[in-house]
Amino acid sequence: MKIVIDDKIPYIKGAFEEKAEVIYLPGSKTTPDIVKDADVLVTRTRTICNEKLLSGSSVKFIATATIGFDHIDIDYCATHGIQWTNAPGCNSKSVEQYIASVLMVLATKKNLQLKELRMGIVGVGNVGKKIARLCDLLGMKVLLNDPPRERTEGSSGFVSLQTVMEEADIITLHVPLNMKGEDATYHLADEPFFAKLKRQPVLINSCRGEVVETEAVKTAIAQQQISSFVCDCWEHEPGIDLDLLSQTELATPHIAGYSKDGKALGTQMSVHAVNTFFNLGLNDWQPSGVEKPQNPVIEINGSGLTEQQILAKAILATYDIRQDDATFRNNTAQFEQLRGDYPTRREFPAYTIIPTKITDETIAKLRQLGFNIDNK
Ligand SMILES: NC(=O)C1=CN([C@@H]2O[C@H](COP(=O)(O)OP(=O)(O)OC[C@H]3O[C@@H](n4cnc5c(N)ncnc54)[C@H](O)[C@@H]3O)[C@@H](O)[C@H]2O)C=CC1
Ligand SMILES: O=C(O)C(=O)[C@H](O)COP(=O)(O)O
Repeated sequence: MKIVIDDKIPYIKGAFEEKAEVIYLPGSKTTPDIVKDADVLVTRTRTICNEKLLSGSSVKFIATATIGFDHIDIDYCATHGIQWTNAPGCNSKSVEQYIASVLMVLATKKNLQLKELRMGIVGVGNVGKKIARLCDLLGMKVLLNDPPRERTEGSSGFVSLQTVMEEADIITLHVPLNMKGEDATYHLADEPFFAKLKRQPVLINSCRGEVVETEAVKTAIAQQQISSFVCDCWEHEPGIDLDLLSQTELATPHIAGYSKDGKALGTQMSVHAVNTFFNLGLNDWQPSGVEKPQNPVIEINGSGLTEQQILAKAILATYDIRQDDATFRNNTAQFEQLRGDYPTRREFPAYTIIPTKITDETIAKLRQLGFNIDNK
């Protein structure tokens, strides 16, 4: 058996070596010639798994260590006997941490009381649900839009996109990139979308670049239909629109899901999927060597601080998006390299907070976010 693995998937080396010939390659170098006699591809978003790559190959199974799977031509796979899997939810907590950091940075910069604001969440799956819980915890009013879920679960708890456009102060997008069908999301945020916005919301795109139309969002910024654009995912990555970047409030190179925890889980889910498909006896395989946070203990003295300020201290001590934003703006041509060399980021449960003068209610919220609390 031959397995071709993207060489930027961490913690996977050694998993399959006793069972198969394993080749590690950059996604961009995974060519038809390389995959023609492969049985398995373990990929990321950078390998476009379509007819051009797969035609005439012996590939039977594709595991992508990502949530999104818009890089896989699922119709082609279905008609050519190729099974595939993604890693649902693997890095959803990482995206939650990214959004938490965005909210705290915006609140500090613009002097916002988050609990006075309405958050519109478009796409309420693994990521959107976590963002909803986060915003609820921050006291925000949450507007949930997810027509596919609404059709199967009923309308209770959901609102239309129109309501989000009219009522939200912040809109965050967490939909898959769908090019066709009634739930198509390609250019969901286009000129008519921006024209319908009522409250000059902040727009956050950390799902896929193609969900927001570049020219339309630039016009929306210029005409102040939105008050800010926060962007992690860009059209035509890595060749992004630098003019849009210069007008973006917080800009990052598609790293919202790049916590080490999320990466490790994506790897584990992919290895287990290949194991299940080929029955390799790797049921107990787990990633090892996940990097520890540099400063795993966070001391917070809550004296004189509001609850929002205490939560901001905790969140920003784990991940401050302003650092990624600055690095990106100074190295715009290095989009893929910044992703490949992304520094260690760990999610909230990797940290312990030592609280002083913090109420039980706020400590409960820190716990709900996933932090450990040292009460000594
Ligand atoms: N920037 C990053 O690093 C990351 C980006 N992503 C992106 O975020 C997307 C969402 O991730 P998950 O929540 O894990 O996916 P998911 O599949 O769990 O949830 C997606 C939700 O969107 C809903 N949806 C589909 N079409 C819709 C539409 N037209 N309008 C409103 N809702 C719609 C679905 O019903 C589903 O509930 C992924 O597909 C991926 O493209 C995910 C992880 C990391
Ligand atoms: O999981 C997803 O979907 C994402 O967007 C990932 O964060 C993308 O990671 P790469 O596969 O591009 O490394």
